[in-house]
Amino acid sequence: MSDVGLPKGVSDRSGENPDEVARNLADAVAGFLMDRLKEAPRASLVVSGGSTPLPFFKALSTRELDWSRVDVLLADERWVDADNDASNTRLVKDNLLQNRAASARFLSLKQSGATPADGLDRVKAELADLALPLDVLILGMGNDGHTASLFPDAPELAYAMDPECQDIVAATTPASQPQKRITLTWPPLRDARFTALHLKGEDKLATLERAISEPEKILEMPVRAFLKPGLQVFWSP
Ligand SMILES: O=C1O[C@H](COP(=O)(O)O)[C@@H](O)[C@H](O)[C@H]1O
Repeated sequence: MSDVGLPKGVSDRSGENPDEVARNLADAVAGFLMDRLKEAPRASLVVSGGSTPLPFFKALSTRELDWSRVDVLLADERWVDADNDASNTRLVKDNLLQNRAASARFLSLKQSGATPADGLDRVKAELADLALPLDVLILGMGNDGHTASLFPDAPELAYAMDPECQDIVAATTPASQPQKRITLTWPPLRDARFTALHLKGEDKLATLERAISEPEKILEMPVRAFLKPGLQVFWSP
């Protein structure tokens, strides 16, 4: 990872062992949440779906914390029912909201409605009492440079990435994806107090290098927007 040349202010928390990197991320997240809970009645934890977070979820679920005061939500979701294999909600419920973390409150980005656009108002209502700025945000990344469900080929991307966007969530319909998506928009993601990018695999490292090489073309690789001071990158092979 040291060869990648991360932008100034981005820290490298990478390691050779994926489970150890996931445990280190769990420790960092649990520590941050614990500190927040000393100052605030509740803390928020925003996680991503996909395959990468599994060992992180399992590790974090065992950390000692007043989980009953933690609001857990996803950065993005596929518009599928919670029993669908592609559901990020299912992944979180089965792997993170277990053990000590079972008492956390889960706020679901998947509500009723045939499409995410149909269900948008219900999702906003679900998130209505979520305190902003968000406390902890864990992002993943696809090899097309998407993060959350901010896909380069989503017609709604410019709207969802608008720094002045007034909505906390947006429906996205990337042509490359089999399911319609719902995602947090750039302003709440941008303002999170602690942000980590969790990556696994040499392909992800090559994608990250590509993202770093042309930082200004954000709509071509939305992950570029997050490569800013304060970000912590947890990469492993
Ligand atoms: O579709 C998605 O993909 C990314 C990356 O997933 P991974 O399987 O390569 O870990 C993920 O961050 C995002 O939340 C998810 O919806």
